[in-house]
Amino acid sequence: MRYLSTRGGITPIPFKDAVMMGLADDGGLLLPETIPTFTPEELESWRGSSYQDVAFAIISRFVDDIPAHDLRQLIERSYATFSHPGVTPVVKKDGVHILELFHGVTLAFKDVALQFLGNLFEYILAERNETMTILGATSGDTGSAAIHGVRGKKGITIFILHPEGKTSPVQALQMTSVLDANVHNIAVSGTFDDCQDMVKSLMGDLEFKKNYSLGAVNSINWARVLAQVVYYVYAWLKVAAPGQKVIFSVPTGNFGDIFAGYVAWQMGLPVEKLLLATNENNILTRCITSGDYSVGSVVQTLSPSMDIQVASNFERYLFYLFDRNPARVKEAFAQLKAEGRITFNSGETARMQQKFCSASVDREQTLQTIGNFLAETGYLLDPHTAVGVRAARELAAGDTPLICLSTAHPAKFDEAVIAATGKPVPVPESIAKLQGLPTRCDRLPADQQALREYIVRTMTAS
Ligand SMILES: Cc1ncc(COP(=O)(O)O)c(C=O)c1O
Ligand SMILES: N[C@@H](CCOP(=O)(O)O)C(=O)O
Repeated sequence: MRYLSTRGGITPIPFKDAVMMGLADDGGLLLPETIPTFTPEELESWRGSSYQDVAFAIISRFVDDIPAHDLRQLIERSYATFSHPGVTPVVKKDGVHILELFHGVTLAFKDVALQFLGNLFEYILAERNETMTILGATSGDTGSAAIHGVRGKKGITIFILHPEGKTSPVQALQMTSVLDANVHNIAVSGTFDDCQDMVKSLMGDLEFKKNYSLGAVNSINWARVLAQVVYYVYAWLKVAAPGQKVIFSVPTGNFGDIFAGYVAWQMGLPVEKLLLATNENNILTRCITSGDYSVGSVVQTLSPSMDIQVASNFERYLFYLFDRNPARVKEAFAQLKAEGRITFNSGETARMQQKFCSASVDREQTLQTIGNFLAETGYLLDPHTAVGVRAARELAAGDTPLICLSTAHPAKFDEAVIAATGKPVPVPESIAKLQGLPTRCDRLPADQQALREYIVRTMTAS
């Protein structure tokens, strides 16, 4: 299996090189040359399998340069850190299947992929006798999951940028209370989009990328998306009858999670629709419902991890929407840069609507959903999950089983949850013990040159 770029500018490379390249060297995103498929019989044969077995069955189809035994070990080690034996269990509440993705070390769905990616990096670096410098942007969850995914691993230095004051206090603490010498948190005076731009543009400087062996932990890294494909298949196996289609409702920011659902569908998973739920940062909802992809300003909401305008992985989907034509992808991103929007023709918009439906959920609706769901079912939703549940209430009528992805534990967003319920949130031990810990974090303006100088200074001093 080899990997190509959405922008057509690289010679296809094997999986391990794709993991290390992160952002494609031509500025695009890496994708497998073909998406492998499974038959309905193969899918049925995985029923009752453990999460780890399903993970191996899926991931091994995309990886042919790691021996099966080693890949199995990487998977076993990654999911041994989860507190639930089912890794990503599904619970049914009020007719809704909630796919709980928050049983990892930092209590958000990012752990599912970042535990795996951390181990994968360690494996590849040891094999090649190399070191690397990870550069990542976070609106709150990727950062802590990445830091905990690579913590204690040899030969890795990590720089994580977050928008200053715009994550939840728990998210900030999960990152900045890690004082290991190779972990560098940077609070940027700007938005998540500024952080993501700084990361992408610095990675686009190929000389700098090479000199510092820069690697990516964001979902621009294909391995992130790949690991997330697994839980769509696993959840389907728990919920659906043979051949039965389901709807997945996915609270969306950077389009990585829902793109993993799209890949699962292309592989052969019976899916009726992917329901893309946004908060007030609703550029993707506007795009899917009316073809209007025009970038606005990032708005602060109750679901801060989704306070994103320009979603990285949308480019991966556009590659398929544009019939795998890199020239059309390049044209779209040139237009985005020049005009702050991408124009879709009516045929393209109609094709998006065959796969996706979408709704945007505001602050009041998020609060109501958390409050009502608790009152009706006794189950506490975090604000991101509430956005997905509320959007599904609006769009997913009928008998098709509905699976809502629960992307974070409510205790990470206690202010929003208390505002919705008027009750304190039960605090897991891993969060309680963060209170009062010393923290370390530097500040930078939203400026690529400032980041470059910071990295050079830090790496020279270490
Ligand atoms: C808790 C939570 N929910 C949902 C999302 C959206 O996921 P994605 O960016 O993959 O669309 C994020 C982060 O992006 C998140 O941290
Ligand atoms: N919500 C994310 C934003 C970055 O998304 P990623 O999936 O591309 O890493 C976060 O929590 O940082």
